[in-house]
Amino acid sequence: MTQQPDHDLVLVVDFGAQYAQLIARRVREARVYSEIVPHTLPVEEILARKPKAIILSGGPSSVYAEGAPGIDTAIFTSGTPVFGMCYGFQLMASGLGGEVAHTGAREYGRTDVVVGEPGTLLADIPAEHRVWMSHGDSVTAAPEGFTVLASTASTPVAAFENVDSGLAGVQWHPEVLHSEHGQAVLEHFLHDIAGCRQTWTMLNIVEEQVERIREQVGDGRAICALSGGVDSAVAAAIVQRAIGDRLTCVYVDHGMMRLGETEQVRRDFEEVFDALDVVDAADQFIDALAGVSEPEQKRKIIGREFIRTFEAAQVRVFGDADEGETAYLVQGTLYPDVVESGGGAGTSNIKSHHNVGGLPDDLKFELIEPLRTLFKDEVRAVGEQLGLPSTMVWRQPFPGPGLGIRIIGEVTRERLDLLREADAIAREELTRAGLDRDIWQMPVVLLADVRSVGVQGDGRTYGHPVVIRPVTSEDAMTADWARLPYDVIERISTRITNEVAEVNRVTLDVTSKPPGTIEWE
Ligand SMILES: Nc1ncnc2c1ncn2[C@@H]1O[C@H](COP(=O)(O)OP(=O)(O)OP(=O)(O)O)[C@@H](O)[C@H]1O
Ligand SMILES: O=c1[nH]c(=O)c2[nH+]cn([C@@H]3O[C@H](COP(=O)(O)O)[C@@H](O)[C@H]3O)c2[nH]1
Ligand SMILES: NC(=O)CC[C@H](N)C(=O)O
Ligand SMILES: [Mg+2]
Repeated sequence: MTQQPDHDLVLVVDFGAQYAQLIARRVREARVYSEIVPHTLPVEEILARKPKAIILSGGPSSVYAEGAPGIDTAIFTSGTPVFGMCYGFQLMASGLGGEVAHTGAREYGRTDVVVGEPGTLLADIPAEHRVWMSHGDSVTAAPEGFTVLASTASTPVAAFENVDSGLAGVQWHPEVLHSEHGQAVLEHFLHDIAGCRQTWTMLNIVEEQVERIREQVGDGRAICALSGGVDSAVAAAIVQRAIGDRLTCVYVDHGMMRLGETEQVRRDFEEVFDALDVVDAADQFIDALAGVSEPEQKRKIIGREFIRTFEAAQVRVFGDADEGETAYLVQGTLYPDVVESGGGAGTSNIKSHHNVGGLPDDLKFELIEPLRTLFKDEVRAVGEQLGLPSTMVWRQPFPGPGLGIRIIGEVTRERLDLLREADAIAREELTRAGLDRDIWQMPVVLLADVRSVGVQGDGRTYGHPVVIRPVTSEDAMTADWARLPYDVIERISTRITNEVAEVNRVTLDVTSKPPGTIEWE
């Protein structure tokens, strides 16, 4: 993103934190514009961007370890306010003459913190509250001139500040929802210590992206990969604002969509986006997947076939490109797609989302991804502000590879038909129970290579099990299994086993994320 002249900027320096984007997102929630920079960016360059404040993130290293990422201590005397979280807090302590040690007192997860002296950072926050910790090192002495504000049973210095110098820090992670009053702590720093103005709103994201896309595309043309989901709908609406009818939306029916989905998307979207190109590519995708059961291989094949389909659509819609003309592809990529594909700073690959890690190496499109730094609930807020219909904004997520990653085993047309039927029943019952908004999503998974014995109509059956996986979530980064009412589960189970031939058993997935992911592949 480009700098916002009318807004104060907060830079989050990333030391390999798991949740750096979450910090930036919490800052935006406090109505201050924020971006992330890697810790390798020299301090002069950080300061040259004229941030109103700087946040040092957490990270996996130990400050005194050889090769641990550090920061030039000039950052603490530059006059720009700095806030340290966890590793960032330890860096501030050690950089200014305090002490950090490996005390053997480790805290992971829920921890009770006691506020001894609220100061400015912890003003009006209950003296005892619960926070989320994840550290093995501890600050054992605060630097001179700092006031120690809080402690825990095993960490004597859990928060400190030096308001005159604009410096403060906490050992815990105020950015995660499990930390009580985390947002208040962050806002005390941003508003009361650093004096950041509260001017940023989601609408600014739209304006800024529209401007940027106009510059990027000039008088060129773009196609948008539109799935029927909220992310691509919002991305398309933003790009349409920027380049008008030089945008064409392309929906791919890869044969792994749900029952009636293509017709529904066509109906709903033609009203909002005049030109919707619907491509029937079922044979192409299913043939390409023949004989493949390994999940990453499936994802890569699906990612590749998506791009081949968009290339063909580009030529069909716009004709052959002129010499040197750039082909643009809009995707509704969000930040969680990027992290899981291993695209964050130092994060590992969990699964290759088709639109990020699953893209082929010979990609010729220049990508336009206006939502790449955002989380789903932020995207929904943007969608509402853009006036998109609420059925579109609140639609449950559905993965790009579709039912293909919900068949555990090889994807075949017969298996897809089975799963489509079971999935339609489960979704119908969830809607009937009025639970669509309470449940984040509810994959139905076909264990295609597993069979179990049943008895139906006094006869033996040897059919497949399906798994239903209802989950609740805030942003898909973490999730919990949803406690669906028993009578809803019962109706789903009875109907699926009665109505779907070949399925004689329904099981319920009761795993949170982590350790399980939402989808099974
Ligand atoms: N069937 C499809 N046809 C065209 N593009 C698709 C299709 N499925 C996925 N995409 C592209 O891949 C992107 C990522 O898919 P993803 O499922 O994460 O987002 P979404 O479908 O827009 O929203 P949601 O997460 O709510 O389902 C989409 O934003 C879209 O650009
Ligand atoms: O567009 C997508 N392409 C993919 O390859 C993909 N894989 C998972 N998902 C969706 O992402 C969210 C997190 O899913 P996981 O916990 O299974 O990783 C959930 O909402 C999943 O449905 C995908 N979406
Ligand atoms: N989450 C963190 O930033 C951890 C900091 C440091 N690695 C520790 O264990 O103390
Ligand atoms: Mg989707």
